[in-house]
Amino acid sequence: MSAKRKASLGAIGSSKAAKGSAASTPGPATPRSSGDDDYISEDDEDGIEIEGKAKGYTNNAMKKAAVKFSVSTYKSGAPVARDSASQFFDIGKPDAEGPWSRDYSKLPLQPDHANRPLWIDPSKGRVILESFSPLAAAAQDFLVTIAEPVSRPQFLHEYILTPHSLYAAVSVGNTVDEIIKVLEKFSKTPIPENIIDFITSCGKQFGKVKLVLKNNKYLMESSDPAILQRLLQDPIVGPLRLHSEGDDIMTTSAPKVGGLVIPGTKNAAGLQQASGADQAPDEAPEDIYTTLNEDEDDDVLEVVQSFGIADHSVETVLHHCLELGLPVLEEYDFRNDDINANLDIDLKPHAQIRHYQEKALNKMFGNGRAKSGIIVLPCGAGKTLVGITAACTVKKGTLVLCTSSMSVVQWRQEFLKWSNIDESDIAVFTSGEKTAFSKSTGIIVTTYSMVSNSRNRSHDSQKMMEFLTGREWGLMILDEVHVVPANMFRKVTSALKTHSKLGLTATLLREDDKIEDLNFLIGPKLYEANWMELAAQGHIATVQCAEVWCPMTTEFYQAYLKSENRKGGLLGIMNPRKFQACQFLIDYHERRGDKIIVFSDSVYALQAYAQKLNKAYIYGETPQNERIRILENFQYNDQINTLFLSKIGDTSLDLPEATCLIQISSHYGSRRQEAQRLGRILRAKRRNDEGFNAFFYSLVSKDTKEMHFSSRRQAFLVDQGYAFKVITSLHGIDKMKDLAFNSPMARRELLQDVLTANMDEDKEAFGDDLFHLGDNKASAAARKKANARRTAGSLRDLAGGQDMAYVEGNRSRNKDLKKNAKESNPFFKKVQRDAAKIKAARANMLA
Ligand SMILES: Nc1ncnc2c1ncn2[C@@H]1O[C@H](COP(=O)(O)OP(=O)(O)OP(=O)(O)O)[C@@H](O)[C@H]1O
Repeated sequence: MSAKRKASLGAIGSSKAAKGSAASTPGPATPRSSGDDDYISEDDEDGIEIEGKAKGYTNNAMKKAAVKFSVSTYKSGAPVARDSASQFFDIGKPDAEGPWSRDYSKLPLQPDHANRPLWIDPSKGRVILESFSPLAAAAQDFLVTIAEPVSRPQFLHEYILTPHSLYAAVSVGNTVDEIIKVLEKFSKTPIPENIIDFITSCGKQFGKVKLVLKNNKYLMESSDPAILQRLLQDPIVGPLRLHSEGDDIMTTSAPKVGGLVIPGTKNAAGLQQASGADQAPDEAPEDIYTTLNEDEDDDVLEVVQSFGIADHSVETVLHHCLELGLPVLEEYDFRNDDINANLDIDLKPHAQIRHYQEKALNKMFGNGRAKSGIIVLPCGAGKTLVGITAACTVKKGTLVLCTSSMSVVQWRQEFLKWSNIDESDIAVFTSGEKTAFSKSTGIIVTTYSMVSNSRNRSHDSQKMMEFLTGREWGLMILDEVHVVPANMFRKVTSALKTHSKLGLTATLLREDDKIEDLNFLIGPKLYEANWMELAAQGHIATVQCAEVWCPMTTEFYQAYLKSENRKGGLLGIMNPRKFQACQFLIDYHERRGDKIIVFSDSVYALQAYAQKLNKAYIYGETPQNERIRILENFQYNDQINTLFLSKIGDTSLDLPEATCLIQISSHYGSRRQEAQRLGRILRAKRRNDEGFNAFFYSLVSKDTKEMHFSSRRQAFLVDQGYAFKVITSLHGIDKMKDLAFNSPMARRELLQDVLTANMDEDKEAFGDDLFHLGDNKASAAARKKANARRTAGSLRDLAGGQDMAYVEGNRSRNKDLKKNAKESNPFFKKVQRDAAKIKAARANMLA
C-alpha cells in the first residue's frame, strides 16, 4: 500500500493510536490508522507500518487552514525525575518546552471545575468528556457538533477538534463566539489560547462562502463582501464568474433560521402531544447550547451577496476555493425554489422519527435550507428513514443511489412503507428495470454502477441516463457512502445535477485518504450517533463481544511456521482447535435458541466447516434461488439455526432473527468489516426482551498473525465503547460428544488437505453482496472456471483413501434444503408461498 498516513487533519495530530481491546492482545503495535479496509496490500498484511504522505488537495488545503498548536501556553515547571509513566506526558523529544510539556497538573482550574464535564488537551486539540457528569448529555450534544468522536467507552469519551469538524460546526450555523462561549462553559480549565486561535482561524475561513442553486443558476454566496471580492479578484475563480444582465453582485436576504417543520419530528403538526414518546432517557432537560443562543434574534435577516458561475465551472471553483482555505458549503433553498415542481410526498402519520434521527435531520435543515453532508448512524439504526424524511422535507425530485440492486428494491419498499408517495412516482433504474415516472417530478432509485458505468450501455439504459442527466434534482441520497470509490462519486456527482446531497453510512472509515474526498464531494459530516447510547435505549441490540483464543495444534503450528503467507493464513483458519471451538459455540448457542451466522472470508474454510458440521452455507457461487431458499429456512425453519456466510453477507443482509455471530476468518485488519459484520446482529428482533444480549465471537488462532489483525479490527468498535473479552478456554469443550478432529489421525488428514489445497481457488468469484446475482460476464467466467476446477491431489486421494463420508456429508445440508423444499410439508408450502411473494419483488434485481 503506497498511501502514507500522517496525523489526521491539519496540525492537530490524530490521537488514533493503536487501541487494544479491553483485554489487550499481543502482537506488533501498529498505529490503527494504517492499513485500509479495502486497500490492504501485502505490506499491510505483513503488518509493516505504513507511513504517511498526505495526498489530495482537500488535505493540503485543510492543512493550510489549520493553526499550528504550540505548547507554549502551559509549561509544567521544574523537571522531575523520569519514571515509567513519564512517557505518557511527554510530547516527544526534549526541546525548548522541556521534556514534561504534557504534564498538565498545574493547569489553572475553574472554581467549580468538579461540576464541569470537559478537559481540553492544549497540545493536541483533544477534548475529554466525563460521561458520568450530570452535564454530559448537553456537553456531548455540543461536542458532536464541533469535534470528531475518537472513542466513547463507558466513562471517558475522547473527541478531537479538527478543521473538518469545525467546518461542519460552522456549516450548521454556529459562530466562532458561540463555540468558544459554550466550550468555556463546560471546560474545567480556561480555554487554552492556542485552541481559541485554532477555532477562530477555522471559523474565519470556513462556512463563509456557499454554493446555492437558485433559479437554476449556481451562485457563490457570502455575507462577507470582502470574501466575495477576494474570489472575484482570484485569477482562477474571477474569470469563471458568469456575466449576466445588470451584471453586478446580487444582494439577497438570507432565509430565516427556523420556520421549517421536518415531518415526523416532535415539532411537526400533531406530534406536539406525543411529548417525549421517544425521548432519549438521559436527554438533558435543557439544552445549554440552545439556551445560550436563545437571546439571538431569529427574525433579523442577514444580507448576503452573490455572483453567478456556470454549471460546468462548479467543480473547478469548489476545488480552488478549497485550495484557498475557503471550503464552500452547498445549501439548497428548496422552500424558495419555484422552478422545480413540488413532489407530493409526506411521511405517513404512523412514522415517528426517533430522537437521534431528529437531531441528524436538524443538522441538515437547521437554517431552513438543505445542507449537503454526511450522517453517520450505526447499522440498523434507521438511516433509510432519515433519507426518506429528508426527501419528505425537501419535497422535490429525489435520486437515491445504492450499492446493490437488492438495496434498490429495499429502498423503494421503504419509501412506500413510510411515506404516502404514489407508487407511480417512485421508479427504479437497474439493469433489470428502467422505468421513469410519468409526472413532472418523482423519485428514482438506482445503483452507483448504473450511473457511473458509461461503457456498453444498452439503448434503454442510455435513454434512462439522458432522462436523469437532463433534469435538475432537489436531493440526492447517497447510501453507504464509505464503500464507493471517490472517482465513482465524482462521475456520479458531476453527471447528475442536484441541489443537495445527503450521504449515509454507519462506518465513515477508510484508511486511504479517500474519506477526505467525501467531505469535498458530498459535504461535511453533519451528525454521528453514539452506538452505546442507542443500544442502551433499545434502538439497536446490546452485544457481548469476545475474542476466543484457539491454540494451534503442534502439527498445524509447525506447518504454519514453514508456510508462505496465504497458506499460513489458511492453516490458521483451519486450525482444528478453532474448528472445535466453532463447533462447540454453535452447539451451545443452538441449544440456547439462538440463530447463528458464521462468517468466513475463506471460501475453502467456509465449505469445509459447513460441510463437516452439516450446516447450510452461501457464498459467491451459490445460485440465487438456492440463496433465497437457505435464507428463508434460516428465518422460518426452527431446524435450520446456523448459516455459514462468506463476505458477500457482510452488508445489505437484513436477518433480524440472527442473534449470534461467529467469525472464523476475515479480511486482515479491516475495522470496517468488523463493524459491518457486527451490524448484522444489531437489528436483532429480540433486542428489547429483558436481559437480551446478542453475541459476537471472533475465533483467533493463537500466536499467529490473526492475533494482530484481530486487535486492529476491533479498534473501531472499541472506540464505540464495545469491550472485547478474551476467552482462552471454553468450559466443557473437552466433554463434548462428536467433537471434530479429536484424534491425531483426523488432524493429520486435515493438515494434508489444507497443505494440498489450491490457494488460487480460495477466492470469492463474486464481489457484490449477498443478493447480487452474478450472471454478468465476469461471474459467468468465474462459474466456467469453477466447473473446470482442478483438484489438487494428494497420494491419499489418488489411492481412494479420501474420507468419502466427509465429502458426501458435506454437500448435503444445502441439498437437503432443496429436497425438503419439494416435499409437501405444510410448513414448506407456506415458506414457498412467502418465497413466491418475495421472489416476485426480487425479480427486478436479477442482473
Ligand atoms: N423511527 C423509526 N420508527 C420505527 N422503526 C424504525 C425507525 N427508524 C428505523 N426503524 C426500523 O429500524 C430497522 C433498521 O432500519 P434501516 O434498515 O434503515 O437501518 P440502517 O441504518 O440502514 O441499517 P444498515 O446500515 O444495516 O443498512 C428497520 O426495520 C426500520 O424500519
